[in-house]
Amino acid sequence: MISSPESPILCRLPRVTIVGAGRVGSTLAQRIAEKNLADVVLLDIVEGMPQGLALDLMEARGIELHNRQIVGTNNYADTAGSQIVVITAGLPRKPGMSRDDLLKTNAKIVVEAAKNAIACSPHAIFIVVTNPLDVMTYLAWQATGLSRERIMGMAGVLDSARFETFIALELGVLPADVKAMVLGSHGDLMVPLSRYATVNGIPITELLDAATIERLVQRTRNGGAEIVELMQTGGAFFAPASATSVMVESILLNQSRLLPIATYLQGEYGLEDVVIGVPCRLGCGGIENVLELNLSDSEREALHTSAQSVRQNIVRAQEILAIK
Ligand SMILES: NC(=O)c1ccc[n+]([C@@H]2O[C@H](COP(=O)([O-])OP(=O)(O)OC[C@H]3O[C@@H](n4cnc5c(N)ncnc54)[C@H](O)[C@@H]3O)[C@@H](O)[C@H]2O)c1
Ligand SMILES: O=C(O)C[C@H](O)C(=O)O
Repeated sequence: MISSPESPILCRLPRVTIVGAGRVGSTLAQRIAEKNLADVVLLDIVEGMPQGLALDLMEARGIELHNRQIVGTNNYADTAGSQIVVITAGLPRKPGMSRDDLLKTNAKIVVEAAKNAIACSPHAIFIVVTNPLDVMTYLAWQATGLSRERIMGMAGVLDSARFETFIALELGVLPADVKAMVLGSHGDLMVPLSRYATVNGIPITELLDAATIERLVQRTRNGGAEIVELMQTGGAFFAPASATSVMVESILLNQSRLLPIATYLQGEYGLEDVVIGVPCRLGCGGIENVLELNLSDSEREALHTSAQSVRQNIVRAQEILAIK
């Protein structure tokens, strides 16, 4: 017997809600559906747009050989019972802007989205993508009242992928053979850990001179802006969607992957009451634990400088939200 769409079997499939059906959100929906990870609800304030995108993605299913349901909506009631909520709603920056320049506009959008989504999916795990990432994740954590295990930000997976890309291009090796980790805030003060970057286990310090490594580190720090300047309208979305899908996958498949994730710190690395990117294990319950690396004095100082800048922007955001 063929199950009808209303059958209990189909209803038990995991469901991921994406709030914000713009470039990152819609590309993420495609990644999740085509990786066959979950059904997707795409929500946006623009009427008709998420519905149109969902229909377009549904029409590709026979070609892409999957049977995931993709629903577009403007109504949070349709997101009910989601296992994961990803927030990509909000403005992207324009050339010449920093991510922090988005704080005023995006703070209200993210807080409202987080409150609406948690009301409909009280057991969901939240991943924030909207910029400025670390501050938006902190605000969403506060707005939902979730434990830190269940709400986090995506940035480190993207920044690390960029660092790996630039190393691979420099050496002419396969990107998949390069492993690197970028910690800290998702901004100019991010902390690419060159000491831990390897090509199939060989430290890059054995393969590249210090000046070249520094050039690649700077290009990584400027990675988002480089694309914003080239595109002139909006920012990157293919790699950000891929990076977010890796986190979604690690949760849904309980992979316990060790990934750089923006998380609320409670004393780790000598930091507390701030959200910043650090290595975490990510499984079906969300963040399983934070790994404390033995950082050098300069790496630790860079992480603290990065955290201090996030703290200042959290205070700014809270002032903005209080004024409304
Ligand atoms: N963390 C990262 O690494 C990373 C990477 C890429 C982009 N971003 C950020 O993600 C955000 C989205 O980027 P994008 O390129 O998809 O932008 P976009 O403009 O293409 O899409 C944003 C969408 O949000 C929607 N939206 C606005 N207010 C909303 C609300 N209240 N409720 C629901 N939807 C709402 C808009 O209608 C739009 O469709 C930006 O802030 C961008 O800077 C972060
Ligand atoms: O740079 C941006 O504004 C978007 C995003 O944060 C990125 O790093 O691509």
